Amino acid sequence: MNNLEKIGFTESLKQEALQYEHLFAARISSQHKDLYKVISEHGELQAKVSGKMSFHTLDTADYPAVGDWVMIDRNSGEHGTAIIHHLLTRKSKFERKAAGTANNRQIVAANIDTVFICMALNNDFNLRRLERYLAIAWDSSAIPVVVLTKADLCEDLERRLAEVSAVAFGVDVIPVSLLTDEGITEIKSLIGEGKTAACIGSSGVGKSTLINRIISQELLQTSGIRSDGKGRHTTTHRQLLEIPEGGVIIDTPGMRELQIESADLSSSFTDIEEYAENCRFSDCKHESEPRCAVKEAIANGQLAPERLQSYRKLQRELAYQDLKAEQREKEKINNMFGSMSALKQISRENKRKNVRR
Ligand SMILES: Nc1nc2c(ncn2[C@@H]2O[C@H](COP(=O)(O)OP(=O)(O)OP(=O)(O)O)[C@@H](O)[C@H]2O)c(=O)[nH]1
Ligand SMILES: [Zn+2]
Repeated sequence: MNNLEKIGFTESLKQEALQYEHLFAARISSQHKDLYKVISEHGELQAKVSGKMSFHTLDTADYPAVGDWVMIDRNSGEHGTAIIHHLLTRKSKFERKAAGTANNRQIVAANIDTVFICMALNNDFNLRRLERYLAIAWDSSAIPVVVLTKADLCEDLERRLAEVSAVAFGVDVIPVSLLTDEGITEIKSLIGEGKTAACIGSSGVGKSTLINRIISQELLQTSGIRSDGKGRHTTTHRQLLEIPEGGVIIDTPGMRELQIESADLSSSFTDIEEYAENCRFSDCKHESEPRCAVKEAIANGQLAPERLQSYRKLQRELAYQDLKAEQREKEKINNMFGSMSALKQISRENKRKNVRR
């Protein structure tokens, strides 16, 4: 395995890269505004998007993000900042709306194979929130794994596990404790050479602690003697971290702030959508319609009523997001046309003046 393969350069990426004859493949390891750091075959170097690529990139989502594979014009850092010319096909992506734009999306991280959805087994435990994170994960094309952190603080793990399995169909669920090391072997078995992982979850659930545990034993030990109680010890600005045993883990601020914006409801609510197929009306809202299969499933105990509630809430939120995007688009158009008619008015007046002169 060469250096790039170790950090996720797959056969299909290699094939795709072949079409760019005099360029080199590299992976984005951090981004700060328009300045990137990339890992090439010969190490890390600075890089910028070429003027031409920037000119042709109309959608913010098509700009490189951490985890992306790109084609650059040089292979080592000795000759200054490298130029990024092309973006290779993404196999998965986490996105959010770009600030100040109507419908533009911004990629927070790309090409993640496994996403650890972290939820703590104390008062952070919230199945409805887990459903949201699952929806985000399904939407990204990365494979979700539920990591139940702080297992040492949980008194009835069995019950929690049953509750989680009921909302996370076919998803691995791993209870983890950074105090007892429970679950760490299982986590490590899911990462490794060529694989890319990432963590999402609320603040304070133990993402940093877990990541540090994955990337280095020593870092965890130093955290033990920290007395500020913050548990923060990432000194590097790199957002794509190499795991000593192979593979990488992505930790960007964007991944940490992920909110429910784009969600794939049908993958995370297959149960409801399956019942809904048997509703009498195809556009059934599962409220007071006759012969509603979803309501029936609730009545005979096959489906938890909270499940329908959170499905509805998510739908409302998504509808609201769409509405907001649509409104902003309309405002933009109005403003544009407003100023355009003003411009026309001015130019008409100017013409008139010219004729008079
Ligand atoms: N009891 C217990 N505490 C833990 C465990 N894992 C992490 N913690 C503690 O939980 C606190 C928060 O951990 P972090 O790793 O900083 O949480 P985070 O998810 O990275 O938080 P943000 O950076 O705010 O997103 C720290 O004080 C950790 O020491 C665990 O397995 N058991
Ligand atoms: Zn119905």
